[in-house]
Formats: sequence, C-alpha cells, structure tokens
Amino acid sequence: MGTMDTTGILVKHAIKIAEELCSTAIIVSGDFDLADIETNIPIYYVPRRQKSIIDNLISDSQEDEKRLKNILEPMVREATGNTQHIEQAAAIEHIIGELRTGTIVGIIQTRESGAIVTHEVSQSPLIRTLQKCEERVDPEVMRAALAIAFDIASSGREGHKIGTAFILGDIEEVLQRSHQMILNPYAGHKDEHRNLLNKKNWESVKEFALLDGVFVISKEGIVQAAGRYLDVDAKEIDIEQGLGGRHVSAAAITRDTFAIAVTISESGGTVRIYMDGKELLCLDYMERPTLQK
Ligand SMILES: Nc1ncnc2c1ncn2[C@@H]1O[C@H](COP(=O)(O)OP(=O)(O)OP(=O)(O)O)[C@@H](O)[C@H]1O
Repeated sequence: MGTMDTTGILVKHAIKIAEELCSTAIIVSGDFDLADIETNIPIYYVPRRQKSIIDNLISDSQEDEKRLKNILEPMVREATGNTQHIEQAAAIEHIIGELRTGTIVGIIQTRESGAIVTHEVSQSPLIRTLQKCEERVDPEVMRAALAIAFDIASSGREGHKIGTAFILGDIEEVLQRSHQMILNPYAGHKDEHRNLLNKKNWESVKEFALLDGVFVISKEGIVQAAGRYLDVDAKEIDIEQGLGGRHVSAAAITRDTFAIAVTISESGGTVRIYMDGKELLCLDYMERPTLQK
C-alpha cells in the first residue's frame, strides 16, 4: 500500500472522529491538503515541524538494549514533538486568532509516520499558564501584546531582526524604576492613539519596536512609553543562559513589581513571558496556521 492510501485513510477517519466529537477545528501538519473533503469543520494548516538536531541523532549500537533504546527514543521524541506542534498551533490560534475552545483533531503526516491526535484547547498548558496573568493584565491586552510579538517575530524571519520587550501593568512602579533612553514617542498622544486594544495602533508599535529599550504599557492597554531603559538590579536573576541585558532586565522588573514582561528575542524570534522574576512561557517562533478557504 502506497503513502497516498495511508494518508487517505488517515484523513477519512480523522474527519469522522472530528465530526463525532463536534470538533472546533481540524489542524493538518503534513504535505497534503483537504480541499476535496466536505465538512463544516474549519481546517487549518501548519507547516511541518522542523526537526531538531537531537531528533536526527541515531547511533547503530551493537548491544540489543541500546539498539532498542535507539529505536524507541526517536519515536517517542517524534510523537511528542509533533503532538506539541499541533498543540502549540491550536493555542496560538486560540490566543491571537479565531479558534474557539473545544476539542480539536490533528492530522500529522511525516515522511515515515502518520497519526491522528485529539486535543482539548482549554486544557492546553500554554493557555492555562497564560491565565495566571489575568489578575494583573487585561487578557485582551495580553492577547494583543502576543499578537504583535508574533508579528514582530515573523517579520524578523524576513530579515529585519528586531528584539524588544513589552512591560505590562503596574505602570507606576515600572515608570519609577526606569528612564527614557530617547524622547518618548508616545508622550502627549491621546489615549485612543496609544491603546493596544485598537488594531489601528499596532503598526506604530511595530515601528517603535525598532527603537532601543522597552515599551511600558498599562494593564488596560495604554502605551505609556517606548524607548525606556529599565533601571533594575539584574543580579540573582535566574533565566536561560545566553540571554542578554534586555531579557534579564525584563525578568528583573517582574520580580520587583507586579508587571508582566513579554519579550521577543532578536535572534530567532522566540517570544517569552516573565512573571515574578521567572519565565512563565517560552514560545519558539512558528508560522501561524492558515485557514482553508
Ligand atoms: N535594562 C535595559 N532596559 C532596556 N533596554 C535594555 C536594557 N539592557 C539592555 N537593553 C537594550 O536591549 C538591546 C539588546 O541588548 P542585549 O542583546 O544585551 O539583550 P538581549 O536580551 O539579548 O535582547 P535581544 O534578543 O533583543 O538582543 C540593547 O540595544 C540594549 O540597549
């Protein structure tokens, strides 16, 4: 039986499962499309997961036990990696797109394997972690900040590498512990022109992301300042090694205040969220799923 048949059967059953579960979406990861399939369930496509270097490490050990381990471990890694890929796509689309909560069905097809997974969006570790921020920052503001962060990360992929940070909430304390590196481009502007909840204002935020320093944003979404330097004691901040001054100081300000920090790294466009001085979430850049028309 050829690959075509396998994929066809996998798809047929996945649609059946999705319909029986009244799924809110089907997410496809693989090189095939479902254009001919009739269903009312929205279908999203995610680019295939890029395998990490570890995924490709295979040794040909002579010992049986080791050989088995060498076969099983990459399988487990591949399965978890692909499942997480679908889960992250669902979470991102839920946070910054239109995907509702509910059960989604994922269809995964790699060169060697195929799988159907189901996933409960509301139970996503990513979304549950994000809920921890709700007491400090309006969830809609958090969504907007993440949507902009992902846009910046994606334009970074097109060659304009940009790194920046949004410091959200507890503005009085944050402003006290920071100063302008350059003239504040938001000074004197009306609230309606610096409100993150209005998409019209996102373009200017993306432009000012090119400035050095960080953004300070109220928990209601009003941008107070850009080009701000955080005066914090970064000693004893324990975050991932290799991250520079902006990440360390963003983490530190969340230790010293009730603010939440969203950072975008210049290299690689990884989006991170810090709270209480610790990393709450780390999202590797991934292309947003596209909806089948
Ligand atoms: N305490 C701070 N507050 C605001 N901006 C800072 C602070 N420390 C460093 N920066 C700015 O962040 C920029 C990036 O610095 P650095 O490379 O050390 O940080 P990083 O965490 O690796 O960030 P990126 O991934 O964006 O490069 C620099 O231009 C620097 O001026």
